[in-house]
Amino acid sequence: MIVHPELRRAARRARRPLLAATLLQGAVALTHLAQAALLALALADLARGRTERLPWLLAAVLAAVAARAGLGTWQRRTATRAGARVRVALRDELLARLGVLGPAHLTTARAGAVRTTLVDGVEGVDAYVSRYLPQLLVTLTVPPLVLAVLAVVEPVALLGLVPALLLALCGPRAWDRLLAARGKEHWDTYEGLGADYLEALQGMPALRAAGAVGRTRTRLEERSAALHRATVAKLRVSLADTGITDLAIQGGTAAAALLACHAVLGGSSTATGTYLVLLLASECFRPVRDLAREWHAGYLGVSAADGIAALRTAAPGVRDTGTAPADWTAPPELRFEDVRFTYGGATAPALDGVSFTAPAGRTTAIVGPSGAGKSTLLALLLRHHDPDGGRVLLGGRPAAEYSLDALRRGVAVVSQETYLFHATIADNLRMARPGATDDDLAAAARTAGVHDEIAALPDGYATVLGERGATLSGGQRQRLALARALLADAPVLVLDEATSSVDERREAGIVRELLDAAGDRTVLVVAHRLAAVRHADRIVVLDAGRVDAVGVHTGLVEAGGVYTRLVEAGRTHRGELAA
Ligand SMILES: Nc1ncnc2c1ncn2[C@@H]1O[C@H](COP(=O)(O)OP(=O)(O)OP(=O)(O)O)[C@@H](O)[C@H]1O
Repeated sequence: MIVHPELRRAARRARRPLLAATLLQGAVALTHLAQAALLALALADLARGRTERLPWLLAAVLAAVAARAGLGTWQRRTATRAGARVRVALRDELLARLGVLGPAHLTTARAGAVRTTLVDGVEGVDAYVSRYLPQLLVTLTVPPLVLAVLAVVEPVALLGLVPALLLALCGPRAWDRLLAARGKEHWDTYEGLGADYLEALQGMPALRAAGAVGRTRTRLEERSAALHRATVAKLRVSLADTGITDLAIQGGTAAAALLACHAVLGGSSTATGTYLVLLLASECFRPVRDLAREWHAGYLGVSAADGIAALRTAAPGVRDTGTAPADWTAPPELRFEDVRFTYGGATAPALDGVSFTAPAGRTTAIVGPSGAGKSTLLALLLRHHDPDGGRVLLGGRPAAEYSLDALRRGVAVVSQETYLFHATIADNLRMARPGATDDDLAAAARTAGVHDEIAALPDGYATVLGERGATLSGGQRQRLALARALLADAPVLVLDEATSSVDERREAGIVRELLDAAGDRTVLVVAHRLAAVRHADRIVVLDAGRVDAVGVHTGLVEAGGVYTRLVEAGRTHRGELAA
């Protein structure tokens, strides 16, 4: 019955509607009590053969029933509103947190597990907070009230009711620890299964290509079976809880009835008192029964509470303490000064004393063999991580001095992994600049080399894309992402293998157009295919986390070294392809 701190915190977001929902729930319980008391009086009158009060008593019973119907509806609406407020605020907070944590978080957490926490976990918290908590408060107040009434009317009944009530409320607490452990086990399995399914769906083309669909299905079936086992294990403990509660409720009601009958036989009780015991004893346990029902609805929230707390308090890889606004009057110079960085758990540094300058308003290319540290360099520029040593400066100011939001708005990125949403092409483009006109969209798309293809579609820019842009080719997706980055109009443009899916003949043209359109922006280009970067104002050659050389294409080719090997490798590769 100890409320998890994360759930208490969630409840505080809707304090007022929750209080109203609890009071209304209490009022509903009072209508039950009133109905029981009125029926007891009516039955006692009938037993005595007195009928003059009966119509009034029965009318009052009907009024209690009608009032309960009205109060019940009002209560459910209020509780639903409270739950919705909690749910929306919690999801907002978690999404904002994910934004702060950035992509680095997903190298340790699985997307499917995060989704399960955000969707199912938060739904569970809603049920717990809006349904279980009000019922818990009612359960802690109504039965003592009934006991107090019966203590006056028929004290002997308390001998049966009090122990039963204590057993119903405290007995299941003996299993709390076990229930928590089973709940965690169930939640972890549920989260894992969600993550596996999402991964399998997203990776279906790769699984097909590797002929691994069957194996994956078997693995998912095993996971489903594990979830079934975890659910049954949890249910077993829950059922033991429910069993004890039911036993206490039935036993307590029967004992109270027997004691009341015994009192009648002994002549120490009145008919009214006996009927009151018979009817109120069951009302005394109604909140306990309802609590058990709401527990099942809100249980997921308890299981998810740890995961939600972990996500909400996860420490970001970088601290967002900078305040500079990144509103450079002219495109900034980018400077890396003796930058060192080693990934957590890695033995060798990804970057080991990297220094170079990307001049303001110019295009700087970063090339190097696979694993040289190119992506890491960009990740440090965007502050997905902070360097272990050295500095990254934008416009002469360390990146950490800018607020993360400002920094990420000042740097537009197009990466190899483009993400397009299930929305129209225009909506996907306007994500970068909501106020962009149709002409702006067309101009950006033209520069990115995709306008003609969009215009040829029956619905043009109003064409709805499949999830992740599934209805487009890889090259079209990349060119749309390029257009989106151009629309963002950020003073720094980062192209990370941004044209790798575009065919080579087209690539050179697009890059040329792009660099023209980039105007005086500071552009950083990472590309494997050197044709895409040979015209860059400056080329930085990285190798094994170090700068091997800096120069322009012709100078670097003449100098030999890593760059020449890359050029040679590119030629051989093309030769192979042609063969
Ligand atoms: N999340 C990570 N955890 C541990 N090591 C990593 C991580 N990401 C990259 N590395 C390592 O850091 C080094 C640099 O990787 P990086 O991705 O920056 O290279 P890259 O030049 O971009 O390679 P590619 O051209 O293949 O994309 C590599 O040795 C890589 O294995």
